[in-house]
Amino acid sequence: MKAKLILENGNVFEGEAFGYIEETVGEVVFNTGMTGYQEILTDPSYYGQMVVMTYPLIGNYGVNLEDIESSCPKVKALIVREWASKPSNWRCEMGLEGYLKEMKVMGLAGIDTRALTKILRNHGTMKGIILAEDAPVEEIQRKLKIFHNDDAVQKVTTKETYRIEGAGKHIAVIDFGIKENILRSLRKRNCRLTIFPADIEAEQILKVNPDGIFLSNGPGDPKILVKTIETIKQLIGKKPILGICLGHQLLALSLGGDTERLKFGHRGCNHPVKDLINNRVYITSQNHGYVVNKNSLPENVIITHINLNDNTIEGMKHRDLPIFSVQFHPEASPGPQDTAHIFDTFMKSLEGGFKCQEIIA
Ligand SMILES: NC(=O)CC[C@H](N)C(=O)O
Repeated sequence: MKAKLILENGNVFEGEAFGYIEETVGEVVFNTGMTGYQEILTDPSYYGQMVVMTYPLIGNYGVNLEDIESSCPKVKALIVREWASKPSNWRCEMGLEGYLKEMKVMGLAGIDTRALTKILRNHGTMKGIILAEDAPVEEIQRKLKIFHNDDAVQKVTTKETYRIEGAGKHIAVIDFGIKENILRSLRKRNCRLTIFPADIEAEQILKVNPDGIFLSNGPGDPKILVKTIETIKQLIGKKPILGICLGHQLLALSLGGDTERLKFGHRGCNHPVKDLINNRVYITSQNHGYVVNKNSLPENVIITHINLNDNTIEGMKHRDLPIFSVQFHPEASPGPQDTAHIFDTFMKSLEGGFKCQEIIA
């Protein structure tokens, strides 16, 4: 069935619908990863977004029931040049189209994803609507206008506090839409986890007396989460803290810094990041549309990492406290595992007697 994507600026892309067919509105973003579509579909940070894959053939290794980052897809739509109808891989359990159908996710194929990506790069991220049937222009404009993603974190956070047992350090995790591989990465390091919903109070976290606090990734604009920023402010100085992506942005806001929207974001598995402390470059996995403003950080916060494509902030740490965070994804999934040591550094910071130098090592 024919379908089209209409962007906020009026550009129209005609293609072929696949997967679940339904009119859908969202923020259109592009991802430059060659693989990892399953992890991307199910990463809760994409909630409310339509993802354009720049790699031209998607779905060739099919879908399995393991490589998921949350229980079901969170994207509004998957936009591709071509999808593979005959997947081949020993782990493949079903094809991409069947999966999208079952999970009720709209797919749009046959799109000139290069041209679309160029538009998004030049114009900046925009909202879009995918329609299988024609509709009056005013109606389309109205639907685009009223779409917002402000309640995204509430939609993807855990409803209840839950625990995952482990013999090692006890970590209080605030779940803003956490990726499974972050939980796996902490479990691999023997952590005992208490996972809290996003709107938890600082007091309730401190009551379980954790060894450290982890602030997760998640969708949307960090500045909307006013209550959370207050909660984190109350936790600063009490326990070691690690933040990843949204967690990093929230930490920066809580420390007195500011965040801003990037023109078109960083999404993919190939983003070069420089560790300014060790003078090393890592290839990182990324998925974010906001960033910590460079000149906003207070004196007691040190920038530890920068993105080599656009020099934006990719990591920071507190000068005196065991608190640090990264904008990229050390848990990968999908992507390179070059920066998995960030989790080990966190474990080290829980040992007490924290000094700035130890974080650097
Ligand atoms: N992966 C994330 O945590 C994304 C953070 C935030 N929602 C952003 O887009 O910048």
